[in-house]
Amino acid sequence: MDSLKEDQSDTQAIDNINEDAQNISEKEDTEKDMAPPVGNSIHRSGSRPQLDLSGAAIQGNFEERDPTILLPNQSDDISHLALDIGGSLIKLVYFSRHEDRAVNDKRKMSTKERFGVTNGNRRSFPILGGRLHFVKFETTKINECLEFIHSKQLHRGDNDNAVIKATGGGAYKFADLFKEKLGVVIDKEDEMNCLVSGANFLLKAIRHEAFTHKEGHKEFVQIDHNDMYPYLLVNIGSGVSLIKVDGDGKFQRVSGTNVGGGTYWGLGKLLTKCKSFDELLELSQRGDNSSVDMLVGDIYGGLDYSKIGLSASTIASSFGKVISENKEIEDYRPEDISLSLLRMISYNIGQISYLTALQLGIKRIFFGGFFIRGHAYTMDTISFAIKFWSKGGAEAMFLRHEGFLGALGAFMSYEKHGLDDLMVHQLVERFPMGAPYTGGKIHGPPLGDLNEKISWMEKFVRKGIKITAPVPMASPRTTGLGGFEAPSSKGDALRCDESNLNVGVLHLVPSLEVFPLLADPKTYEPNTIDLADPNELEYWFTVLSEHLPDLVDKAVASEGGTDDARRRGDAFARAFSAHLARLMEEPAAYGKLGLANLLELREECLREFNFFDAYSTIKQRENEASLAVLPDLLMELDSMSEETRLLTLIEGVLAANIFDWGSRACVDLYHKGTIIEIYRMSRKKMQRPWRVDDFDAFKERMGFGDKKPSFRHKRALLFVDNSGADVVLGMLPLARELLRRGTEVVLVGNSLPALNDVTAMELPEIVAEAAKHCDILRGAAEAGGLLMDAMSNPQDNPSEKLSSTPLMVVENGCGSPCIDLRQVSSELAAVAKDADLVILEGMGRALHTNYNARFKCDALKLAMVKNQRLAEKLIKGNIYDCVCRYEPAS
Ligand SMILES: CC(C)(COP(=O)(O)O)[C@@H](O)C(=O)NCCC(=O)O
Ligand SMILES: [Mn+2]
Repeated sequence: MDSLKEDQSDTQAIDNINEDAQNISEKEDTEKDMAPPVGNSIHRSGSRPQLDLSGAAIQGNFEERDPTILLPNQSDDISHLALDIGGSLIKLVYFSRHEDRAVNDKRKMSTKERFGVTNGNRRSFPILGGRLHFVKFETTKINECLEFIHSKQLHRGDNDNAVIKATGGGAYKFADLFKEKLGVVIDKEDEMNCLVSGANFLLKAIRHEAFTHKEGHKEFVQIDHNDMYPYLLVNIGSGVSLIKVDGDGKFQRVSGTNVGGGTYWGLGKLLTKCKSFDELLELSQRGDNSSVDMLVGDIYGGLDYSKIGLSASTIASSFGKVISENKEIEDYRPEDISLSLLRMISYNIGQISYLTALQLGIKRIFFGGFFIRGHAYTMDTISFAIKFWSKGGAEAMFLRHEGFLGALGAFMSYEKHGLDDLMVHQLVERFPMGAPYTGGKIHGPPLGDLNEKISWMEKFVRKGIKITAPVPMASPRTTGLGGFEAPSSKGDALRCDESNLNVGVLHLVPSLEVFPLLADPKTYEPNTIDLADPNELEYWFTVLSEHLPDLVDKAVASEGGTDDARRRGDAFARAFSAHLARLMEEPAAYGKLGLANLLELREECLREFNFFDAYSTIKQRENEASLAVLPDLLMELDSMSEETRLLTLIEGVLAANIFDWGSRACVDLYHKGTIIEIYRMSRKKMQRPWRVDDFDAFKERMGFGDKKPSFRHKRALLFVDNSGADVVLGMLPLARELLRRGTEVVLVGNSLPALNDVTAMELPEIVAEAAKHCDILRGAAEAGGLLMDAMSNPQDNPSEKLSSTPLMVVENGCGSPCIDLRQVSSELAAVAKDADLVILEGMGRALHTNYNARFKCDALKLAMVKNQRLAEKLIKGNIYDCVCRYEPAS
């Protein structure tokens, strides 16, 4: 009977009700009258570590004798816009800088100054943080494109530069129009050059860029940056170019074929009377090529020609069946003609590509160009051809930003912006809600400001139009080539869409770094739950959908419950549901999907609709309630022996981790008692052994073993989780114990709010309050520079303060309940260099992510499992079971 759920009578039976605690009892209906949210003066936009970026610039300036980091207003060299003007689409890539948010954070500076926290492998940042946006227009609507550029003043750059880089035929065709309408000169860039530099940039800078496509399934391929070249880039436009790429700016067009996208479209138009390329392609998906193609079976009386390995369904001759039939063009279904044409051309390109790669000894083949344009069926057909001709030895790969290769390449051709230096961990892709999500059509630029976004969502609410992902198409029935029923689709999931033109905004955060204590960053995978498993996916989608109404209520209340907040709340719910629907349709639409990505997407969506901190009131109340009982807890702890205390402290962390507003079960529980009641009950239930229980090993490492000499860690990083009891009654007392033993402690908090997680901005205030009741915390917080504003007395002797072991606070660089340790703030990376103990706390940070992460130093993962399914799956246990996983340095 160690489930809290089974013991609710126990909760109600607690009669020793603390008055204060009862006053601050958490009840839904009291949430309307809320204090203004704490800390929302930071910033309200959606990028994750914007603060970090600013901090990095200031930090560098501050610490270095000869600073190399540029400040925001020093970035005159960045050019903002580049174009690829094709026959049907204009692709536009533009850069917007983060606003200048000079944060005069004396506390951080002081911490670093005193303890020499420097970033060992500091690099100078040739570019500043900002965002790369990808926008498309139909070429026929070039005026809309010009208006867009003008409205955003993208043609002016930073210093009124009047030159815009552009590639594609339209760079020539429309040069005069640009001059006339915008007063700018188009600087024409070679198309092939642009394609190659765009592809090189993407392969190096984006983690989930390249993928294979088989039977309707995307699978992302990890590209090793040190072993990328040579590769073959097959650009299928009207004609086909095969380009061998050997490095940056090093490439050669090695072959080509005149049978390409133009051939398909041209012949298709003649033979089917289709009006558009997309229509033709759509037709093919309902086609049966056996009515026009001569198959091996047609020649061999329905039999395979097994001696040479050809099955009866192999195409012996494209359109060959037509010869022997006395039919007119009208007698053939346009669908069948389109499919036959598509296969003929795709297989031919696949064959030429494979043979070329074979001849040149190239292992990797990437396909791109307008012929592909994200069409699932085309990709499947090409993949099948490559597999067939290589007898399974080679695979076709595609690029998620393929539609923007040329525009990106043109962007890269500006000198001095330094983008090509970017590393994978410095780019974060975000998917704001905007017009492109309406489906397979081009809808112009993404929605810019908040009002536009809300009214766009409202339009769909009012009209009752379901915002859907592009419509699923029926799969073709017959096959073309080879002995397998392939390329086949998974059910009806194959789509004809332009999803690969619906890419996200790339946030450039030069200050992000890989967490230096990861044992093996290359193999590190943050997500524990693999959403590639459809059952998992469905489960978590349901959990998040069901949580949505409650979250909207909290979010709206956090903004005062005004009409405007309600409007934004509705829009947020629509937007997030639309994202979920899109991902349900195509889980890999935004790159590889893990549970952490979903949880982060929810937070990003909230921020997109200006909800900065939905749980601010709850957090504040729980902090106050917990701080009120902290002195008693500390007294109780101090009366124990050191060994008992350590166990009680770990128990305390696990027990207090029950305060999680992201868990349905816990939220239900909160209605059954005050937080102090629940905390007490949770502590009472802490019987060992826990479901995962490495406490004894940890205790031994801490110097309580029989023979071991006493040992203390030099510096511990405590990744804290929730506000209230979790941090105040759980993690702070543990931090205090470490400090008492002489271990420096760094509290690592979120950069931005997520659920009821405590943020780095909020921590100093909490520590200051706690320090009022505790000398150890006070001395440490002073030594760590945390109490500078709150309590320090200028007459105090600074050297006295420094005699204490310091307690510091850093932000982690993210705004999610989970953490991807490949992308942390430079500040955290810097303090990590001297750390020899990492403590990860909470379900998000220690279970959903990082449960399997290995560290170069000792690591302790502490969490209460507040979800039945996760408990069963991960630890073969039950909800409210606990995890205390200790792993010595590896
Ligand atoms: C979002 C969370 C990871 C936060 O947990 P925490 O890190 O605070 O322990 C967790 O609440 C969660 O997985 N919630 C969804 C599952 C559920 O409602 O049961
Ligand atoms: Mn949390």
